[in-house]
Amino acid sequence: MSHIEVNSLSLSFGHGPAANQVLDRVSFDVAAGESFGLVGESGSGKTTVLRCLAGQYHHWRGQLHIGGKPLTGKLDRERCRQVQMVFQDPYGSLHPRQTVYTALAEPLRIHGIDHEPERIDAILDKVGLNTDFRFRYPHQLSGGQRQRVAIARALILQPRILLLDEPTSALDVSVQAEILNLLQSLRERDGLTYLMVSHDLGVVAHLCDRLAVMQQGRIVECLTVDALCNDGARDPYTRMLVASSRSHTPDGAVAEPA
Ligand SMILES: Nc1ncnc2c1ncn2[C@@H]1O[C@H](COP(=O)(O)OP(=O)(O)OP(=O)(O)O)[C@@H](O)[C@H]1O
Repeated sequence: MSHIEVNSLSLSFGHGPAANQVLDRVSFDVAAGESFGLVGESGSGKTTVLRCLAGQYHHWRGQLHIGGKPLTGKLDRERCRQVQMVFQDPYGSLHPRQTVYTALAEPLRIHGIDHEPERIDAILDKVGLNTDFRFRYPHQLSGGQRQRVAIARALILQPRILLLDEPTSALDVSVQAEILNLLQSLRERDGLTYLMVSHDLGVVAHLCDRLAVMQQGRIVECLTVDALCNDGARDPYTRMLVASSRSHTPDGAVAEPA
């Protein structure tokens, strides 16, 4: 069971007159095995939604359910296994003095999981890296290879849900499509559920089935990627995002990565 339900999620930082309401009654559902995008301008609250689901913030209001189970303030071990996050900047999420092997072994050790070498070789293979990469440090990897290691680290506990925060935006354009294709094939193979933040409609069109558009902490529209690409957006802000994405492509289609 790996569906996500977000119901009337609100969150503020600070108190009194200085309080900054970052999320305002955000609601959407992601079905098990679905890939769902969250798009919108910088500062609209997309990453904050992921951080609430990942258990990094506890002072939210509303209801969050994963696989039908309510999330409470405290992080439990099982939820850590089920829900993993991949960040924008793989350099920041990998320790500079840890080899790939150590980075991948750490979650296994924390969760008391055996057959470490076999599992590490298998996960490297799954993300398209051979076993020679085991003893490299992050600075000895390209951006795309680092993001593959970050994805391997997220997958090594065999989660059902990946929370993806701009997983390709720190990469060269030439590598972006490679990583998106990898994410797509991993989802198809293992039936994973994705919730992905992006400011790039093309990336969402490439990887997602449906999306929600956020503006100033609120969801202005939920729609299918099909509707997005075929003039089905109704909200003026969504239409503006589509128009600006189209203005970057010669044929006027929503820009997809090469
Ligand atoms: N820990 C925090 N303390 C105070 N304010 C915060 C904190 N984290 C986020 N914010 C504020 O919450 C708002 C939403 O931030 P968030 O990172 O969720 O936006 P975003 O839509 O993901 O933006 P971007 O696309 O630039 O990453 C911003 O105004 C940000 O300054």
